[in-house]
Amino acid sequence: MSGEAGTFGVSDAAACIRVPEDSDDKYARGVLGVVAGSDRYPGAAVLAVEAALRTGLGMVRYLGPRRAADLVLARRPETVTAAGRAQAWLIGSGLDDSGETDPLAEHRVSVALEAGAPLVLDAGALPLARDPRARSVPRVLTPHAGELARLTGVDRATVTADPERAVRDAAVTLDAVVLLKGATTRIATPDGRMLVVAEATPWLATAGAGDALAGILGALVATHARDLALSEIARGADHDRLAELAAAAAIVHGRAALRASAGGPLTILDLCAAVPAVIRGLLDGSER
Ligand SMILES: NC(=O)C1=CN([C@@H]2O[C@H](COP(=O)(O)OP(=O)(O)OC[C@H]3O[C@@H](n4cnc5c(N)ncnc54)[C@H](O)[C@@H]3O)[C@@H](O)[C@H]2O)[C@@H](O)CC1
Ligand SMILES: Nc1ncnc2c1ncn2[C@@H]1O[C@H](COP(=O)(O)OP(=O)(O)O)[C@@H](O)[C@H]1O
Repeated sequence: MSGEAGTFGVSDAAACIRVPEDSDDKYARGVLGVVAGSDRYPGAAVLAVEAALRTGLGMVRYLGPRRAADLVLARRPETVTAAGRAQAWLIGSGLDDSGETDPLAEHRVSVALEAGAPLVLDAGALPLARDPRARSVPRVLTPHAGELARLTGVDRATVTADPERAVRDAAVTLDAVVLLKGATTRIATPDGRMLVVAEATPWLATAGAGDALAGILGALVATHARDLALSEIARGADHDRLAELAAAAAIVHGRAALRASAGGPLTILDLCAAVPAVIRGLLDGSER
């Protein structure tokens, strides 16, 4: 599909919520692996895990440095910090971008990259879109304008002057679904499909908002991993599905921000706390 930007509304987002069934156990619902946070940015790990759990899934498996893991567990003791399988991996929010080499951090990233599961690549993990280990699985990237500029070698002004073109070009060049953050969120697939979501509030322009979006999207991908065929033949369908999940994440995130804000300032934990009500509203039709 290509051409005009597609509209993606609340009923489309509702169709992206997987409701648990009697036959489900925690593994069948979907496990999200999270490789996020660092000694430099431990809070990003807390926010991504919190957002994922609030979105609803079977389990979050968190791999990160001791301090970040302790903070994650203090906030969410249901998080599992032992290595193991996951249906999807979120990598990158709050990873150390100082350029210093940390073999343990590199090992955690390798575990996630080599799992053969769908990937959400955020912040410090965006350059991994070019890693051969990431190229064989469905993946969605979540840059803001500055990150997209760095990733594609253009300047930030070029991205902000024509964000639709910038995100479209990036999706083709990187052969990945790309979600470009901003007041308007744009999602492009390598096949030329474009979804646009403008649900949020400028009160959302606050540190950590992107980490929460990554967690919400990670949970949606983990709970739909079984729908993603992971085959070359189904590549286009996987891209379309990932783009829809990304747009649904932007709607849930934006509407949770609106609830948390109610016309005033918000904190990211308040946004996360509003996520379950948004999802209930999408499912019962009260969220319009
Ligand atoms: N609580 C946390 O741990 C948080 C961690 N975060 C993580 O932090 C990492 C870097 O994210 P960014 O989006 O900041 O990366 P950017 O690449 O946009 O910014 C990098 C650096 O640019 C400088 N900069 C840019 N604009 C500036 C301005 N207007 N005023 C002052 N300095 C400015 C700052 O030194 C900043 O550290 C990511 O891994 C992200 O996930 C952020 O999400 C914020 C919250
Ligand atoms: N002016 C704005 N209006 C609405 N949403 C915004 C605005 N500015 C940023 N956002 C949203 O807030 C989030 C910011 O993400 P990001 O830049 O990665 O922040 P951080 O790195 O601090 O987590 C994105 O989801 C983006 O779409």
